[in-house]
Amino acid sequence: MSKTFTKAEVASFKDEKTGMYIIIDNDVYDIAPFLDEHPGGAKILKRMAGKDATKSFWKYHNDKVLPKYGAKLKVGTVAETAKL
Ligand code: HEM
Repeated sequence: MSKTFTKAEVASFKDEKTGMYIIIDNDVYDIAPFLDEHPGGAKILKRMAGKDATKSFWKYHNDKVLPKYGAKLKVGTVAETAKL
């Protein structure tokens, strides 16, 4: 089963050592191990750390990127609504 995160939890992971999380389409990815591999560079990725990167992701990538790299970087999904 996949782990669920609130947006606030995702926002707390923005460090290369503890995990650097971004959201794309409600899925959560740890980009820390991918920083050096990213063809678009580490800098632009780091800028999105802890954030919802859906808009910028789809601006720069086609639909082949996530099937290829997504599975090994995915750590979970965003909870639909925050638990009250
Ligand atoms: C899980 C997250 C991500 C993965 C797996 C990923 C993967 C990739 C891959 C495979 C490419 C090369 C694409 C190609 O040659 O067609 C690329 C390029 C690029 N990516 Fe990402 N990326 C991610 C997140 C992001 C984010 C969040 C941003 C922006 C904030 C970004 C910005 C870019 C840019 C600017 C390029 C270069 C485009 C170009 O030179 O034409 N990426 N990325």
